[in-house]
Amino acid sequence: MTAHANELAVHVRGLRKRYGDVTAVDGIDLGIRRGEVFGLLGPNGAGKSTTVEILQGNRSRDAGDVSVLGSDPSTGTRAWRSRVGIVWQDESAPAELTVRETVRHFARYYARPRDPDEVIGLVGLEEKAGSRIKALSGGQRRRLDVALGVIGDPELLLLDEPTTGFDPGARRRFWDLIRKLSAEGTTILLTTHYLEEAEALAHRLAVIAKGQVVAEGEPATLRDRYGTEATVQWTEPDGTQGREHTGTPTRTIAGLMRRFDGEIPGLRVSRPTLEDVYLRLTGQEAAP
Ligand SMILES: Nc1ncnc2c1ncn2[C@@H]1O[C@H](COP(=O)(O)OP(=O)(O)OP(=O)(O)O)[C@@H](O)[C@H]1O
Repeated sequence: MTAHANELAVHVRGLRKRYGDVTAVDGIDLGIRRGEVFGLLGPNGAGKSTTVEILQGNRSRDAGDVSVLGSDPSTGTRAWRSRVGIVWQDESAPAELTVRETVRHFARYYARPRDPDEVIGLVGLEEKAGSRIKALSGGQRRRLDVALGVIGDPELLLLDEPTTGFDPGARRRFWDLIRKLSAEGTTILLTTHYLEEAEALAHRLAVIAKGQVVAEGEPATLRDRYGTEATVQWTEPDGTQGREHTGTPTRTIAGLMRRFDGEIPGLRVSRPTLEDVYLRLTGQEAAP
């Protein structure tokens, strides 16, 4: 690793991980800048969780260089761990404790924790502060998990599919939380299946498929770079649908105007959305 690597909150080069015959991560490079929200976007089984677990120091790797806040996670010290906020997906908190008791309990693990009641408010669980964990809904449970991830006031927050199981309102509130934490200077890596979530939150994102990064950049740049082709559609005189994917739609339309001698029936010109680009990049392209 070069000195430059330490300027990045996360720096990954050539990361590989196999589980028996399955190659989960197949040579991933990532650079996450301090202070940014970085989205790792990909379909089921793309290798997102494996990557995040390696960054957390919870999974070994087969090859590659990994630096998280300047340390190799596989040899991360307790002091390093306290700077990295991890949101666990398992049900590790004791079910009989209340939300407030749990957050206070986890705060004791850190030298300089955030105020537990402030964190409960931050994740929107004020009304449930006195409720036992076993009485929480799935979405409320996930918000508690996020509270436990941020109670230590981490420099870097690693979130693996944080909003899975949230209703739309809870998802919006969670987005506000991420923006708030980001505005306070926390670097955030989040994995998601939801393109709209990555687009709404991430300053930059990497799309991964089959263990490889297939695109990386700002959401708008990705759309422009990979979504240059337009689709021109029209109705033929016999009523059938004409369609052409083209990088030069104006020329296509000019040709149609000549053919129809004026007005083109049923003319539609559409540019790919970021979703179209994402589906194409991850090999899940919808049928036209
Ligand atoms: N502990 C494990 N043992 C064996 N294979 C595993 C294990 N964990 C993951 N895999 C396999 O590795 C590949 C990548 O899985 P991973 O969980 O990292 O993907 P993901 O992008 O997080 O998927 P999802 O969105 O479904 O959570 C998959 O093919 C998965 O079946």
